[in-house]
Amino acid sequence: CIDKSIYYEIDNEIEKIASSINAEEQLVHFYGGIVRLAAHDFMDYDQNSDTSFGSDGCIDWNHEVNKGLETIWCTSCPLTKLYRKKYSFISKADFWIASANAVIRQLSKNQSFDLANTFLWGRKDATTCKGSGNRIPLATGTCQDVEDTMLDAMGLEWRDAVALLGAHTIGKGHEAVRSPFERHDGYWMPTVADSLRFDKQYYEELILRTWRARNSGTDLEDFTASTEETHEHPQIMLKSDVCLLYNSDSNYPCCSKTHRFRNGRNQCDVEQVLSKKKCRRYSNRDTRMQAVNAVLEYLGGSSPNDNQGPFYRAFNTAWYKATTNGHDNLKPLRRMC
Ligand code: HEM
Repeated sequence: CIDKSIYYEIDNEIEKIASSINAEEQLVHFYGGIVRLAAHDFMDYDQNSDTSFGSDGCIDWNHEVNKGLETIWCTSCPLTKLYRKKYSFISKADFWIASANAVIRQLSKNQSFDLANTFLWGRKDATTCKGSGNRIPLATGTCQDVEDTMLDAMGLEWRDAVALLGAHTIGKGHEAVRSPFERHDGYWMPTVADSLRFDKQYYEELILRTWRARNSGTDLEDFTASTEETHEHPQIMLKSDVCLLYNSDSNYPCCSKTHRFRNGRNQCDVEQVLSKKKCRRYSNRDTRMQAVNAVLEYLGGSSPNDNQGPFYRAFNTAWYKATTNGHDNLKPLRRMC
């Protein structure tokens, strides 16, 4: 049984661990990694398969899509230790979602975005989930992969997919260190502080910056922007982020805004000349205009504004669908267990 006091106690414990982390980059990864862990648990749901998976505390740890999560959930990881010490009476699946909810609340505007009202518990953990990693889009995935996973398999709408990917407003990608898999180095946000705020900035970055293809032709294809701000890492968007606004799958490598200059040089022409390859727009008849319209909606009005409402409401709906997929008989938080 999970009641409100247990739910908020978990929130409190996560805050305590976070406050013991001094290095900002590590804090970004601690917070971001928890949300990514819960997401990778639910992104393997396939409504069209006999083995449907979904949030079940099971992740394919050897699959490259999950690389990095072993530093969030491991024998010596603070989150795992917390679970083993105090919360192993609930399922890992429930615990990962409650922990992700805690992160989202703590990093939200005025710490006010509370997902407790839509939190349900009672998921059972699976001991194996063979093949689950193959259901999650790769780091170089396209909009077709987002569509296959989030719309066709998970049964979500484009507006849900766009809301969920807005979680890239926190956290970062990591360079490969002693890993057999190459990784995408960089932050989605221009500053480390921005990467510790769960807000609609992801959509603002998507629309305002000049995104140019990077690493094209390699296993690390993505986009980057020239950002003159604080962190030492590049600012990034994945192909599956940029394609929510531009039809970038259709003419990758491309650049989102081809008439912008910095220090006399076209911002598209840094690693390769892309100033003549503008990323295409979707036609009005394209179903992916639903994604574009969602991006515009979550901006919350004309810029600049601090209206987080449209994003938070859409995220709440999408998160609820994603975390409950494949389950019936889940229960809301009790007042007292
Ligand atoms: C098309 C689907 C997705 C793709 C291709 C994708 C890809 C990635 C990649 C490559 C990273 C960097 C990992 C690393 O190097 O450590 C990452 C990080 C992250 N992802 Fe996603 N992701 C997807 C969906 C989601 C969803 C649905 C959520 C949550 C709702 C999410 C939340 C995060 C967070 C918070 C991080 C930062 C992790 C950290 O700081 O360690 N992602 N994602």
